[in-house]
Amino acid sequence: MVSIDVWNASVDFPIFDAKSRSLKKLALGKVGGKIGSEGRVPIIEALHDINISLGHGARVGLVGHNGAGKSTLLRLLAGIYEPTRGSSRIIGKVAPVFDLGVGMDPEISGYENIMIRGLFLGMTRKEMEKRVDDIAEFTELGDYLSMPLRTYSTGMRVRLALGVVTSINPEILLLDEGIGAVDAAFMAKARDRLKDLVGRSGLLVFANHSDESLLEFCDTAIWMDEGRVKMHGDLREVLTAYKGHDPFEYLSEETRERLAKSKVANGNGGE
Ligand SMILES: Nc1ncnc2c1ncn2[C@@H]1O[C@H](COP(=O)(O)OP(=O)(O)OP(=O)(O)O)[C@@H](O)[C@H]1O
Repeated sequence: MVSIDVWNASVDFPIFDAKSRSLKKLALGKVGGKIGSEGRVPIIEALHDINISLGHGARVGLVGHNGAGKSTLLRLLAGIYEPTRGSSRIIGKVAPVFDLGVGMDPEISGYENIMIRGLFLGMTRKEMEKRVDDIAEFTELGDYLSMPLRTYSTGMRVRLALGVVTSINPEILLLDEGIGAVDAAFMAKARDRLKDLVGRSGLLVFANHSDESLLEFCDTAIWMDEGRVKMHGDLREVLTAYKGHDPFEYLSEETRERLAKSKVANGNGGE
């Protein structure tokens, strides 16, 4: 059984090369974590006193303004950042999908990149060998898969990366919003694979600005504000409080129907 627990955790970033003049300007800004002024080295308090307990089947959306702490929280939940104060415990193998391009080498072929990216996400070579044909078909890249990655367009790279990411078997899946930033036509094709991926994962945390994506994949949400958890609860309630309106008001009839169907197909919590 997978789980993530975080107790009274804070994450600070000391900034050793900050300029004091630009710091004054920053103090007037509206985004980002608080900048501490004690001592000689300025410290950005990216996360402050976080308490979170997530168990098997959790499907959590992560929302908040720019600089609110979503990416830092995902890295804390992944075990990439240690808390500066407080503690955390992660039980399960984490697949952090923060940047589709990470782990890709421009000088080797698409096929080789499929293997490397899969290993990077915690799969074994054998597991990837079994999946490579299916991934190749999904990407529709044909002979390009034998060419070096540097010859690919941005969209072609995204196809390859999405093909690999959606083929893994994650115990804990942490998704940053970049994954939603692919073109609409390919996203429609990738949606079913993404849904299956989420269904296979024991625990999901998904940072995203799109109501539609959050409603599709999550049932609860955490609202981050200035490095703190402002609200944690039912997805629709959190989105309503965060956005100031019920997210369902702005969905098309077609989207509502699709969401209703996918919730039934996925069951509740993906157990
Ligand atoms: N490596 C770092 N070094 C210094 N400060 C950082 C670092 N990473 C994040 N921060 C600071 O931590 C705060 C939270 O940033 P974070 O990237 O977690 O926000 P976010 O909610 O993901 O924002 P966005 O929606 O803009 O991506 C910000 O004030 C940011 O300046």
